[in-house]
Amino acid sequence: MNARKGGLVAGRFDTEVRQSSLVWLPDGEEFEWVAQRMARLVGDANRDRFRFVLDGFEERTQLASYGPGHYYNWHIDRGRGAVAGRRKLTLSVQLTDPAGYLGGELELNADGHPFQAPRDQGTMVVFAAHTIHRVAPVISGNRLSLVAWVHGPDFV
Ligand SMILES: O=C(O)CCC(=O)C(=O)O
Ligand SMILES: [Fe+2]
Repeated sequence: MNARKGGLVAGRFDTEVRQSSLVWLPDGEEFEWVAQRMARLVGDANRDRFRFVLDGFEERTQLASYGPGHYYNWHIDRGRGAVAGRRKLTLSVQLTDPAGYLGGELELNADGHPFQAPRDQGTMVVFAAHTIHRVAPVISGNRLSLVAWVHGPDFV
């Protein structure tokens, strides 16, 4: 793996790493039900699996759109900044019917064996924010995802 391409070089955000378009969901009542549903599911996942100390969502939810040729190369979401450095869980909701695009797999590599996340529409994938992952290039169609992070104090 190429660390530069993988986006592991601090503070860089360039098109070698990512091509997609994104918007941030606004605060407010309209999307409150989405936030609540995500919070409930991630709470369950954390209780069952991760058992991380968490203290909430500190960033807006991201709606990303990947068209043909778009991708997000291997990277981790836990960064160095005041907020990104507190990311502990990543969650990604598959918004698009899998029949609507080719390619665009969300892949995780927690242990040396890449794993393809389920594509089923409505699935929420939860993983540790320090897990290396990518979105493979979309070949045709369009993939939409909702991505949010849950934050908490340092692992010690
Ligand atoms: O689109 C996705 O499912 C994941 C995107 C991603 O890795 C990110 O925004 O950090
Ligand atoms: Fe990511």
